[in-house]
Amino acid sequence: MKAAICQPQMGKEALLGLLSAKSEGERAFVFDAAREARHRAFGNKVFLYGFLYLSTHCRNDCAFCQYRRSNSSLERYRKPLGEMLEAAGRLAADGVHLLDLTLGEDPYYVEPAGFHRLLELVSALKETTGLPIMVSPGVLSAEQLVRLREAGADWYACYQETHNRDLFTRLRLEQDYDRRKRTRLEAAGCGLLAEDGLLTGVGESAEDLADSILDMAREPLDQVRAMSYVPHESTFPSTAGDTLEERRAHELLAIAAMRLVMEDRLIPASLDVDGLEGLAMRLKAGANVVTSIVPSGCGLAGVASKDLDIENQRRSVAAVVRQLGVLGLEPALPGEYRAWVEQRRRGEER
Ligand SMILES: C[S@@+](CC[C@H](N)C(=O)[O-])C[C@H]1O[C@@H](n2cnc3c(N)ncnc32)[C@H](O)[C@@H]1O
Ligand SMILES: C[C@H](CCN)[C@@H](N)C(=O)O
Ligand code: SF4
Repeated sequence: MKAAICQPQMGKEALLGLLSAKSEGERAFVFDAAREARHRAFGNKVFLYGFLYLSTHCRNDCAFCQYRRSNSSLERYRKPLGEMLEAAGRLAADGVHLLDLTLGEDPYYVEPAGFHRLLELVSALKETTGLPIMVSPGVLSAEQLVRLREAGADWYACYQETHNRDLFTRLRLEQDYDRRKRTRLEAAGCGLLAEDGLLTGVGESAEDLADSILDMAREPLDQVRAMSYVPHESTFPSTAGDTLEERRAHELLAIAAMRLVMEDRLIPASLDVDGLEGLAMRLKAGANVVTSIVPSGCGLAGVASKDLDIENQRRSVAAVVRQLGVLGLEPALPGEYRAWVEQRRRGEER
């Protein structure tokens, strides 16, 4: 395994070996190597992303998501612009490096007649906070992506969940695999930084993960993620193991493998799966961005976990920074994040 880890261009067999690590010792070895790779690329600096869930209405019916259209028991919201700006102002004052504006595929915002509303919000967030903005609105047209960039968006996030087409069909019901992938590539083509992501615990094999990671490595992506599936009453049961350790194994190994294959990309440790409790294990696996920091008292939800750790302020900058300290890590300076974004953008224009 050691030889495999030392290869700069890891092949599928070597990657499969890492992703299938079973014993504690083997896994610790993979995580150690991933942390070393992170240290080479980012030192001990970690980026912090604030999360703003604008609308929980959605026209899609993803099998894994509690916000799926067919979940009629869910109370949904659409936040007014003023409340979004207030929440964003709080996150900015607390010191996040970026605002992730996320929404269900809500026709009110994403269909052509309503798209100007999303653009207005992006511009207002940019103007009032001055922070880089990521937008996670689902599939858009090429023209909408250009307008998003012109309105001031810096990033476009859209997760394939899996690069196994059969599994995709069972997860993102009635959605087009190629269209989703194309939207992300078009976003990268029009000057937006781009993120792809995987779901684990949804019936994927280690080989599926290896294929996904190799696919991601070939694409013009700036951030790549893996998140464990969080089952809900309105969604299907998890296919992962009985213990928490087993249920998280694929996610943590995928984080480490992505770090080893794509050393210099951003890789999230999301607070949306296990809250603050799960932060250390994800950072120890090689992640370098803490995502899903949500301000309390604003009535805003998470995605995988709707309420977890929000009102008790454990999804706050202060709580995260304390955890970073324990792990010998520290939040990057705002200028360091901006410099990374600018350098990445220049790299892609070349
Ligand atoms: C980016 S957000 C919403 C933006 C937009 N509606 C979309 O689906 O692209 C949705 C992501 O959260 C993750 N997610 C949703 N439900 C989840 C769950 N129950 N457990 C874990 N992750 C989940 C999935 O990776 C999904 O792509
Ligand atoms: C899944 C979300 C990200 C959308 N770009 C967010 N809850 C997160 O975990 O970072
Ligand atoms: S993952 Fe996104 S598109 Fe799918 S149901 Fe949830 S909010 Fe809608």
